[in-house]
Amino acid sequence: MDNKNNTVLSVHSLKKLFRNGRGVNNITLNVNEGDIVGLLGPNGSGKTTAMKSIIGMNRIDEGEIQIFGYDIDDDFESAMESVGCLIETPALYDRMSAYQNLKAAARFYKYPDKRTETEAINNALSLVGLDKYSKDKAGSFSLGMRQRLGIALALLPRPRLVILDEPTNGLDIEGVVHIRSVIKEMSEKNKTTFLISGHVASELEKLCDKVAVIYDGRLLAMNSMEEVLENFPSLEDYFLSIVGNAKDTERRRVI
Ligand SMILES: Nc1ncnc2c1ncn2[C@@H]1O[C@H](COP(=O)(O)OP(=O)(O)OP(=O)(O)O)[C@@H](O)[C@H]1O
Repeated sequence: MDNKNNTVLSVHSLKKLFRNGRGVNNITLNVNEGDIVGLLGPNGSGKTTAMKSIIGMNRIDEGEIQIFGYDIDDDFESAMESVGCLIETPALYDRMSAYQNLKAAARFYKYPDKRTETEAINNALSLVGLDKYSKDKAGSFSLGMRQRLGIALALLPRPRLVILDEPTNGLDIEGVVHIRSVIKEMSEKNKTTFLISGHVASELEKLCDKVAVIYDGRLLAMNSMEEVLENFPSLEDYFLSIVGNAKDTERRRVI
């Protein structure tokens, strides 16, 4: 890791455009250890594309991505060793129980012995509030329960960086509050770092200590939540102002 400023994730001039010309362009952002960074943008703004690019699921056109100081092109394995992620919908084995789903994923992580593996699985289940349902088949789960299991899969390797794409999708109010408290506690106690996308400003306002606004494939601004709320009544107002300014600039450019 770059110890000078505890940078966990560094994205420099990321460009990933699909054949239709959509995607993300010129994204630069740094995420420091223990940060909870929200990537706020409307539908189709490029949140998933950016996240997939960061974890090597997209072949990028241009740019550099480093995780814990390792370039994902040069040393993908080291870069991803301490990363947990949930991008889009969780990939689950419907015929397996929640426990079995996690056990299947645990094969890829290096646990010193069976007991530690079992503890890690039970811990992940209890973190997301699924311990009571550990023996139930994933196929019988509601949307929110599937999402909780997806988050458990992301947290299973005890990651130091967690990337979550709209993690509260399908969660009920208690689920949202519960997952928020888990994320905050992991950040405060273990200095776990989070990059979390969403399009609901009020949710990210409560959860994140920094926010990056993405719109039409471009990163328009990045700021601490403290500074945002010092200058605007809410994150939603900040978002609307930033996007409004970008639209005005674009309009002037076209005229
Ligand atoms: N595989 C693909 N092929 C072509 N275009 C794509 C592909 N994936 C994404 N796009 C386009 O890239 C843009 C960004 O999409 P992306 O899924 O990253 O947005 P998002 O911010 O995650 O949206 P949402 O909030 O709806 O999930 C959109 O215009 C989308 O249509």
